[in-house]
Amino acid sequence: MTIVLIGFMGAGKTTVGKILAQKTSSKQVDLDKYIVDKINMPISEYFDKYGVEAFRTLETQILKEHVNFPGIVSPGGGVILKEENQAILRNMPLVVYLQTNLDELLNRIEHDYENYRPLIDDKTVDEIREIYLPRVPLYEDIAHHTINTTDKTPEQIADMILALVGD
Ligand SMILES: Nc1ncnc2c1ncn2[C@@H]1O[C@H](COP(=O)(O)OP(=O)(O)O)[C@@H](O)[C@H]1O
Ligand SMILES: O=C(O)C1=C[C@@H](OP(=O)(O)O)[C@@H](O)[C@H](O)C1
Ligand SMILES: [Mg+2]
Repeated sequence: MTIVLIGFMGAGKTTVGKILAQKTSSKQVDLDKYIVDKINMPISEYFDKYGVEAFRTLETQILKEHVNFPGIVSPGGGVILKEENQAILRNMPLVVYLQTNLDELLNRIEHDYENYRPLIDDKTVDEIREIYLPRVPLYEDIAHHTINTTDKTPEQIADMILALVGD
């Protein structure tokens, strides 16, 4: 079974995906990590060198390679932006939107010292809101299920996703 987790940066796609894979004894592929291993540089460096559009092209290519991945797929938050990706995601069996309010996302991202997120780490709250708001309807529209993560632990969220698939 392929389960895809979508949501804004900081929603927990990477973290929840890892727990979900452990709980289901399946594999997880984090598309950002996969890309980083492939390009052999951090995403921020790739953005600086080649630009966001080049990253998006790569992201689509990597998404396509994982449409039948037997496990948990954790893409980056921007995967829903391209129409081509939207069509791919709609055709996948289970897409779960990890919904989180912006204050909580900002708090998580601020305390996430392991990941530098080039699209938002040097932006003001208003600028980040401008990236966030137009994406929300896309996440909502593409997902088969939505889980509000705001006051929940990654463990609780993973259990809720398991309940969706009937364990
Ligand atoms: N439900 C949660 N509650 C509190 N912190 C969380 C939760 N989910 C993720 N985090 C933390 O938020 C940060 C971003 O999580 P991550 O899994 O990288 O998100 P994403 O892949 O969606 O950008 C990490 O530091 C992670 O530990
Ligand atoms: O939302 C986005 O546009 C991005 C999200 C990031 O992944 P996370 O959502 O896992 O942080 C990463 O793919 C890149 O920095 C761009
Ligand atoms: Mg991630």
